[in-house]
Amino acid sequence: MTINFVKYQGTGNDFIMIDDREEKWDIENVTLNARLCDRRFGIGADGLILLRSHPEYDFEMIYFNADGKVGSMCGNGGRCTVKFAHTLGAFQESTTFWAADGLHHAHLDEEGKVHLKMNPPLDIEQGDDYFFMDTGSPHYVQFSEEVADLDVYELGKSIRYNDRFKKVGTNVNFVEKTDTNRLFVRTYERGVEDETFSCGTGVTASVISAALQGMKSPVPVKVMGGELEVSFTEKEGAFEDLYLIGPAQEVFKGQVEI
Ligand SMILES: N[C@H](CCC[C@H](N)C(=O)O)C(=O)O
Repeated sequence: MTINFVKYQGTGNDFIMIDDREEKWDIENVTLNARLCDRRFGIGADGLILLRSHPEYDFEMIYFNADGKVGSMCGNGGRCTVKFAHTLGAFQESTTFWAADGLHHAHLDEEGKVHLKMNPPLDIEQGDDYFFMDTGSPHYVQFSEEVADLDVYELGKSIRYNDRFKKVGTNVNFVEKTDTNRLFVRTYERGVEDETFSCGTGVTASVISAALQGMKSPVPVKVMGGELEVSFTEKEGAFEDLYLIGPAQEVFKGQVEI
């Protein structure tokens, strides 16, 4: 069978996007999803996303990690799916769609950047030298100096596979305050089991962690694959109107035999 796909990237976090409004994709086929994401034996991507119709909203996003398994929320994937849905005519200026963690609103600005509303962070835990929370996906956040020089793969892997996290896994973010109101974030991603060039839910968790230490909205964030921004309002420790903002681009279209 020949499948049409579109390759997208959002700040270097890259995805295979499939228009599955006819619901033909076998979401149980972990091996196929993983093979398509493989950078040597497949198309190559950090994840695979199905765009499906939804009875109440403009579309539904179903996200799989590069290991082929159904994932939790993906912020950059969400931004790319919004762009893809726009090319399919699923909405004009603003949209509401369904994802693993529920309802999301989004709109495109005049520069074509996607403003994706994230759900408020859940289960925020503050330890001696870390934060841990759920921004649609679980994120461990560690502040550090000289993040550019860290071995993110080895350090991230050691946290992701420690006794606490090895069963369910976690994403691990290394965060540097590079200015009074600016962050640099590098992320080890669960499900990819490597550093990726950017992680939207991870950047969101990093900004929330910085905000809990006094950082003000909006916060520009440098990632390996570009620049993101997170804006929010904070009322008595609760975060509302949380937006992940950044570019999302179609890279190429193709066909693959499965
Ligand atoms: N890259 C994604 C995160 C995917 C989360 C996934 N790696 C997991 O928690 O299993 C993002 O932009 O938010």
